[in-house]
Amino acid sequence: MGLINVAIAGSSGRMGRALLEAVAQASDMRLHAALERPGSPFLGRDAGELVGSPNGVRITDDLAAGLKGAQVLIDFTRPEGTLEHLRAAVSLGVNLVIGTTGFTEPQKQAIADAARALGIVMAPNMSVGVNLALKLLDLAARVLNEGYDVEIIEAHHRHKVDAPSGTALRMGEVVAHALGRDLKQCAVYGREGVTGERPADAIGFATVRGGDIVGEHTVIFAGIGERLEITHKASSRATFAQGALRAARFVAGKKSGLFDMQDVLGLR
Ligand SMILES: NC(=O)C1=CN([C@@H]2O[C@H](COP(=O)(O)OP(=O)(O)OC[C@H]3O[C@@H](n4cnc5c(N)ncnc54)[C@H](OP(=O)(O)O)[C@@H]3O)[C@@H](O)[C@H]2O)C=CC1
Ligand SMILES: O=C(O)C1=N[C@H](C(=O)O)C[C@H](O)C1
Repeated sequence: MGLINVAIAGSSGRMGRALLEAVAQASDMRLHAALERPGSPFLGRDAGELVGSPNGVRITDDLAAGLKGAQVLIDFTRPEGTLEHLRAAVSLGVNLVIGTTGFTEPQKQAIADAARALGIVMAPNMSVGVNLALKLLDLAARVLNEGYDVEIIEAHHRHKVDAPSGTALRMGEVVAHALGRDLKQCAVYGREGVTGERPADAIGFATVRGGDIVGEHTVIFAGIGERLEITHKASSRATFAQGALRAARFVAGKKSGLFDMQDVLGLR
């Protein structure tokens, strides 16, 4: 099989740079295009320069030119950017890996609709550890299904714009599903003042933002006389980038369908 032609959206961002490094080191991939939005100060710069090794690929805001000939677009941007890239990918038949978080329900539906014509992998967390943690959480919730209060705490760097994190929300969905609850009905996003006693079926979320924390998630099952905590700590964005590359390899040959990292990692 030939090299996989990969385009990267948001190429000057934190994840964009981690992806540029990962693609440069991948022997089965070639950087086809590095995209940024109109007005970005990085337009026209050599993308490789951002990670210390020039590669001749100029950062562009021309989606059509950048995506033409690409097999997979990897997108870690913002929901409105992803939706714009999705439209271009549909018209050019380029498969997608979406790592962006913070989508509304209608935006998620637009992505699901596009997956009838494209192969798409979308996951709020591409690390192997978090995806294994999702399986462990399913098991833990099924065993600790009565008398244990579920609370989810996440911590990220000061620049993160969405809360709770996409990963925390997915963890909540997995636990709620295993317990036969609807997260929309039982989620409690922060507490203040005289809150009253905790409802037994609540799934609570707490958010920490500060400094350069890459990403930490803890799910607590608090019972009487004992407490189980399942924690994942990311210490480098390379783990997300490597996961995104695994997703790109998985989706490169797909005709259509919406997948997540459980599919990519064979954890379904
Ligand atoms: N699934 C996973 O494993 C992970 C997911 N994420 C998610 O990825 C996303 C990006 O995170 P991070 O790299 O830290 O963010 P950054 O802000 O560092 O990077 C975002 C990039 O996207 C660009 N961008 C912003 N808005 C648009 C738009 N409307 N159209 C096109 N490009 C746009 C930014 O350009 P500019 O600088 O000009 O605004 C920037 O280059 C977040 O949603 C985050 O939660 C992060 C890590 C792991
Ligand atoms: O914004 C980030 O940085 C991260 N976002 C993802 C999320 O919202 O879950 C994943 C990771 O924790 C880093």
